Amino acid sequence: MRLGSRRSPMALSQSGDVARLLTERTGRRVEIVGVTTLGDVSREQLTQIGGTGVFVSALRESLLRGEVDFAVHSLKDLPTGAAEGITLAAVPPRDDPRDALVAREGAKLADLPAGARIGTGSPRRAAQLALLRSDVTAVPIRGNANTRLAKVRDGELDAVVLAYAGLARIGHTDLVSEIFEPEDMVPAPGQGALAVECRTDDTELAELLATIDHPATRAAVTAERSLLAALEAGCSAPVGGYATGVAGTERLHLSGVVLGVRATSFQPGVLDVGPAAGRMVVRERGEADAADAIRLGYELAARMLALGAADLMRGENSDRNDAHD
Ligand SMILES: NCc1[nH]cc(CCC(=O)O)c1CC(=O)O
Repeated sequence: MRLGSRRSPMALSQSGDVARLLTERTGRRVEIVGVTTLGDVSREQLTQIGGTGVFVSALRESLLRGEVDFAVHSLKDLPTGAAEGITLAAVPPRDDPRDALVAREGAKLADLPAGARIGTGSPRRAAQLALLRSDVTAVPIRGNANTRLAKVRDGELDAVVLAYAGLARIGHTDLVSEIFEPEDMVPAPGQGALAVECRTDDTELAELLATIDHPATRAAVTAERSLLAALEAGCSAPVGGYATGVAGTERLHLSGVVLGVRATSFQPGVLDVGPAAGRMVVRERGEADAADAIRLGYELAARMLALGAADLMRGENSDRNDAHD
């Protein structure tokens, strides 16, 4: 079976994990085929070359042309809309969904100097950093995780924020100085999870791939992406969304956050101030049966929009435009 993967170290590592898991479960041999995507070659700001999906479309085209049998993506990078002729055949067990800080000498966010420069291309991370420490500056950066880590090592930046799961996949959790709890920095919808896609008409393969599906992860990311899709339709502010199963039940808990760009000038500790005009953060939580994951996401979005999420900002909204991994 030919597995289509992006060529970054992170992508090849996660594709290798999926290949091993599949071989374990099905006894079938998997060959990894590297595919170069527009997101990997373009020097333009990702937002200028079409935003979401730049990492994903080349793999999907290669799938539809029959050059590969299935593809593995970071689930966080998938656009929320369905793709014609393509099925999400499996969502394997999720890795750590949290964001992590990498700074020299193990410095945590609180230890960084006043006015520290922290690299991230994600408005979601930039705004939440500002809420945690209003004096730091988020510096937009591009390039894959290794390139970003080098900017900290070389002193060009005081720190970077990256997904812990991505750092684990490239073998660099040793560089992590702080892991942000989801309450302090709500992860991007789908962060830490993988998507395994095949052609919709390839039902035999879809059945094989389903052996590595993890229903609890699928339910959680379904709720997160439903929240994101409904918010994307109503506003274009940075969005965090994170769902977990409620222990011992078939219930799902979902937290959402929408941030204003002016969160950078907002004071920490003044977050949940109600639906007052001009506030920079809308946070909501909800719970439902896991079977109702889609509805849980859009109902939470509706409440957030009613609380003013749509007014928070216009512009760039997603992690999917960030990092070449
Ligand atoms: N948009 C890039 C991207 N897509 C997935 C990951 C990390 C791994 C993951 O979330 O599964 C990253 C890099 C990052 O956010 O640090």
